Amino acid sequence: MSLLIQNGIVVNDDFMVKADVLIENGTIREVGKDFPIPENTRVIDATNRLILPGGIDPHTHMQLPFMGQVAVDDFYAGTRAALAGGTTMIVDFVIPSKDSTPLEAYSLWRNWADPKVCCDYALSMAITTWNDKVAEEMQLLTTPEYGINSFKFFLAYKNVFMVRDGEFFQGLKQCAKIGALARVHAENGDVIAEKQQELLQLGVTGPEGHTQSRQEELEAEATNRACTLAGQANCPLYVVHVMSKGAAKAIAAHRQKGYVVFGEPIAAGLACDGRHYYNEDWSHAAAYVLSPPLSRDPNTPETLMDLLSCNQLNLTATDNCTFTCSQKRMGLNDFTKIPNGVNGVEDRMSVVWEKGVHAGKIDPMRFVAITSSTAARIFNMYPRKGRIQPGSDADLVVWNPNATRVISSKTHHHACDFNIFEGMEVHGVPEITICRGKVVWENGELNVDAGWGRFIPVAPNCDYVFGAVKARQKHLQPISVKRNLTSLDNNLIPPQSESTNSSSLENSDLEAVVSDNKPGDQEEQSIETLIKEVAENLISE
Ligand SMILES: NC(=O)NCCC(=O)O
Ligand SMILES: [Zn+2]
Ligand SMILES: [Zn+2]
Repeated sequence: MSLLIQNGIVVNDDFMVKADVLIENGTIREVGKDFPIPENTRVIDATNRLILPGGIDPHTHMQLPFMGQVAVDDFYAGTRAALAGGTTMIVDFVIPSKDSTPLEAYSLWRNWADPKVCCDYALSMAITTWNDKVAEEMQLLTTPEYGINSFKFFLAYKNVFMVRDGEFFQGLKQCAKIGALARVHAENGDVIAEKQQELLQLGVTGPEGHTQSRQEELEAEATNRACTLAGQANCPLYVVHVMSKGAAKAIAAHRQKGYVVFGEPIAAGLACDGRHYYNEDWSHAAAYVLSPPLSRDPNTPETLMDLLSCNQLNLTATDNCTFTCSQKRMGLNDFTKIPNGVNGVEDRMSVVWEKGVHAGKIDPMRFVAITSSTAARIFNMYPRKGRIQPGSDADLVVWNPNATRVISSKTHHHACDFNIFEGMEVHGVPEITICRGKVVWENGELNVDAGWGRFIPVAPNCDYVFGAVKARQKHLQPISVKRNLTSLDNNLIPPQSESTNSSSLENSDLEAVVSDNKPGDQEEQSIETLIKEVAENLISE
């Protein structure tokens, strides 16, 4: 059966127009007016409504095994919640434990997700250890058979997921080589581990210890470091869950220098702040424990939205990783054992509308960009996803910008029993959600089938991500200066030892000297020193 959405305003990230949308076989067939309507077409009236591309949440952790628990939103509950909130696609993370390989973990995640997903999904792979096999598997994972085009590195969670800078740098270089986007959780894991112990020893055991052990500077420092290292590897970088002004500033500074860096704030960070950690109710405070923590500066949420509005930050996600209050109680006597993670996938669209469009900071087109189309572009699935035009997947939301609702755990579709946005009134309500042509959410009811969602393989070498990087690569070729050393003062050149088989260093050019250089050979090192000096002089001239 075909579907016609009439009389609404179609919103893409670059234009808004009053138009009808015809859907056939899961795909958008027509966008416009007065086109022929097939028989047996269901008509949806969208008068006074916007028709938006379905939301894409580029950062979720459904049923993640983490900190001794398993996130309670599995691929069924989590994707149902997504659809109820107007999100029609997620990008979830495969996170191999240190003793398994990326390929093993990939199969595990596919087996978990495929039978349960109610909306489409793609995968991003975390790299939690480094060796040649991991590098090889990264390459394999970018082939069409596996369909992965991004890899995430944790600079926190010491001894669990964290990689060291050297490993991270190798990973960045490999990403650049295979045309994959690098993603990073940026916090200084070593310092956090020490701070945690210090606080516990001082008797700070509650959730307030979480924020005190993870000072914002540690996020800013790691973000700056990650951007710097990505620049050195000439690798595009995507910073997940940007939670603080300092981290956002580091991203903006690198973007201003021309680095390809994307910054992703999450719904939690746009609507909540770190005062919750000091709530006297332990369960309340623990419910907000995620990493990096919510900012203790109450102005941060607004600043993050301001930066989204001017594209210094680029898209929104949720980091949806939910635990029940009883799971959180694992850390009752020790905040370092509280499972990290919060909800978001159901409420992100409304929260971003409220804080962005309703607050007067962005227009509906920018809303589409930061909730859907930029994710589609970055992960190389645009315009199949994130766009309302003929040929695109029919993932749509009929959005009522004037309606309001109050967020509550009593009415949400998550499997957890706490909602971090509890009591928040939001304007902007997803009244109908359509996922690949199927009406899955309507009149406050879900009509979904486990396994309806499809895995969407994504290809590497995305122009949106790599275009600028490739252009820059041309200007980053190592420079070698050919020069005739005979013109140099002979006194500066140490005499050749018997053992040097290079017949005449005076006649050699720089390349030959560099490639012949054997570490530990004192005489050749002094030549190297000399050449360095000459090169430095040339540069300073
Ligand atoms: N963010 C969080 O606290 N939990 C999920 C894992 C991660 O993304 O760091
Ligand atoms: Zn993270
Ligand atoms: Zn995450």
